[in-house]
Amino acid sequence: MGRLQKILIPLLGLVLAFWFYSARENFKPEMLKGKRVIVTGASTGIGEQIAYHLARMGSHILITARTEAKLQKVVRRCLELGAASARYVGGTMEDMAFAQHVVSEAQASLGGLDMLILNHVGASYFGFFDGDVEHVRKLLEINFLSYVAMTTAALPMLKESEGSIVVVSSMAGKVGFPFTVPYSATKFALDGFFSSLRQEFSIQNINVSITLCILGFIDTDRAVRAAAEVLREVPAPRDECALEILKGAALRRRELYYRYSSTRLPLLLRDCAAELLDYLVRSRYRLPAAPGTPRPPL
Ligand SMILES: NC(=O)C1=CN([C@@H]2O[C@H](COP(=O)(O)OP(=O)(O)OC[C@H]3O[C@@H](n4cnc5c(N)ncnc54)[C@H](OP(=O)(O)O)[C@@H]3O)[C@@H](O)[C@H]2O)C=CC1
Ligand SMILES: CC(C)CCC[C@@H](C)[C@H]1CC[C@H]2[C@@H]3C(=O)C=C4C[C@@H](O)CC[C@]4(C)[C@H]3CC[C@]12C
Repeated sequence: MGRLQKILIPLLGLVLAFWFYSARENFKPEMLKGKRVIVTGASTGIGEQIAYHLARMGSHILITARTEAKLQKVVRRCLELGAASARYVGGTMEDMAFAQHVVSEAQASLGGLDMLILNHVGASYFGFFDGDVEHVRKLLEINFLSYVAMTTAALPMLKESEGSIVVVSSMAGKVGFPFTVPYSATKFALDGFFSSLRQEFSIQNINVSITLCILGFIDTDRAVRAAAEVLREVPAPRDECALEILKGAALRRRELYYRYSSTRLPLLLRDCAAELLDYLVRSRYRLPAAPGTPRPPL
C-alpha cells in the first residue's frame, strides 16, 4: 500500500501539472480582433450580448434575426463600442433559403468568414407536451435544420479560414427536462449532428472547430418571463454567459458549460445515476399545475 502511494501520488501530480501547463491556453480579446463573425438571433438576449462583446474586441460583425428595428439598434451600438464593421440581414430561419442567404452576405460583404455563431431559437411553450406535431416540425426547422443549412453553406469559407462553428445549446439538449419537450428534441438533434460532424472533420483533417455550448438557466427576458416562477433556480447573467461562449469559441473547445456548477457537475451523474439526476432535475421545479391549465407563452 505504502509503495503504491509513493508511485501513484507523484504520478497524479505529474499528470495534473502536464494538463495545466500544456493544454490550457488563455483567452485574450485580441484573438477575435478583425475576425469576420456571423451571429444569429442577435436582436436580443444572449446573441445581442455576444455581438456587443465582439464589437469591443474589434471584430467584423454580421447579425441576423427577424425584427429589423431591433437589429438596427444593435448594429448602431456595436459601431459605438468599436466594431471593425457591423451590419445586419433581417429574415426568418423558417426559410432555409434565407439561412443560406445570410451566409452569402458574409461572402459578399466581408469576403469570407472566420466564425459562425448559431444561437437563434423559435418561440415554443414552457409546459406539458400538448401533442402538436406541426409545432415540433416547425421548431426542428428553425432550431435545427437552419443550423445545418447555414453550416453547409459556410463550410467552404470556414475551411479556407480554418475557422469555427459555435452551436448554442442547453442542458435540455443533454438531459430530459419537464416542460421543454419540443425544444429539447431540437437541442438533442444538434448534439447528434455536430458531434458526428466533428468526428468526420478530425478524420478528414478539416481544421474547423465545433464548440457545443451547454447552458443552464440564463436571465434573458423571454426565459425569465416563461420559467422564473416555476424554477427554483437563479438565472445566470446573459452578458457573462455571452463572454464565456466567445472564450470557449476562441480557444476552440469542443464543449463549453455555463454555469459550471449547474451544468457540468449534474451531468456527471447522467451515466452512472440517471434516475438520481432525473429526480434532482424535477426537484428544481415548483409543483406543476394539472394538465390543461393555461400556460404562459415562452
Ligand atoms: N435563456 C435561457 O435560459 C437559455 C437559453 N439557451 C439558448 O441560448 C440561445 C439564445 O437564447 P435567448 O437569448 O434566451 O433567446 P431569446 O428568445 O432572447 O432570443 C432569440 C433570438 O432568436 C431570434 N429568432 C426567434 N425566432 C426566429 C426565427 N424564426 N428566425 C430567425 N430568428 C429568430 C429572435 O429574434 P426575432 O424575434 O427578432 O426574430 C432573437 O434574436 C438559444 O439557442 C437558447 O436555446 C440555452 C439554455 C438556457
Ligand atoms: C440540474 C439543475 C441544477 C439545472 C437546472 C437548469 C434548468 C433550470 C435549465 C436548463 C435548460 C433551461 C431551459 C432552456 O434551455 C431554454 C429555455 C428557453 C427559454 O426561452 C425559456 C426557458 C428555458 C425553457 C430554460 C428553462 C431553464 C432550464 C430548464
